[in-house]
Amino acid sequence: MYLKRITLLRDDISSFDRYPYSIPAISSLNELELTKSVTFFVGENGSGKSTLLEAIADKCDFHTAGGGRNNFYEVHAAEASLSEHIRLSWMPKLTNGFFLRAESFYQFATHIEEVDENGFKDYGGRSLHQQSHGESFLSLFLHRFKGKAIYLLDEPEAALSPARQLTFLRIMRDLTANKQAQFIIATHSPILLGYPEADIFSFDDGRISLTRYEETEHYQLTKYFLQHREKMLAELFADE
Ligand SMILES: Nc1ncnc2c1ncn2[C@@H]1O[C@H](COP(=O)(O)OP(=O)(O)OP(=O)(O)O)[C@@H](O)[C@H]1O
Repeated sequence: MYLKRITLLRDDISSFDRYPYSIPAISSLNELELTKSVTFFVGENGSGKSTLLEAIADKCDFHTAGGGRNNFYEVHAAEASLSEHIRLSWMPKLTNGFFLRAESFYQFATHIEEVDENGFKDYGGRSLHQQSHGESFLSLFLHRFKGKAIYLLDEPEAALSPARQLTFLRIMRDLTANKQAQFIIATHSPILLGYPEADIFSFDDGRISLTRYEETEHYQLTKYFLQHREKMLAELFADE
């Protein structure tokens, strides 16, 4: 556990009418206390999870399109103005880590292809472009992620099969042993959210609040769908 608190410096914000401050979950944010090695951000599409995660990444000096502190490459970088108005409280301060952004991982892989001099040691011994999307994510988790570090992951499940998501849970378990690593993960995966002893922050209903696994829509909807698939589909496809 390294990052303990995220504070929105509300007094410095001149207007909450414009993006990103206009996002309801962000506009109502004061402080988020992080107490666990694994924290999830969950919520409907567009509720502000990536916006906050990216601001944290920017504040950590990680490349906001994905990477660590030493990854410099050109990509149409998303705006990161929220980072100007948040404060991160650390104990102790940490500089090692990685921001995974599924949508710009291809550009990150190209960057590694250009700069790597170690036979892709940090990526399982093969160029990330020669690995499938899911394989390349797992290689990153298995080989580059190590030691004391903070990992900010935006929808890591995007490339992972259900079985590989379980593998990822195990990797997280190993990396957080002895409180070595800290993860903050924006996800829609009911499998990843099932990680034990994690805090889950919901971005729904215009605020960021702690919630329980079984209370997330991801859990409830998936469970209901699996148990009542035919009924649900019949209702979904019914003519008006
Ligand atoms: N550059 C931008 N300018 C204006 N609005 C933006 C910009 N980027 C994102 N938004 C808006 O901000 C809101 C929050 O977006 P964000 O990407 O943080 O959502 P999210 O919770 O991560 O969603 P998802 O689950 O779909 O990834 C959305 O309504 C989005 O349309």
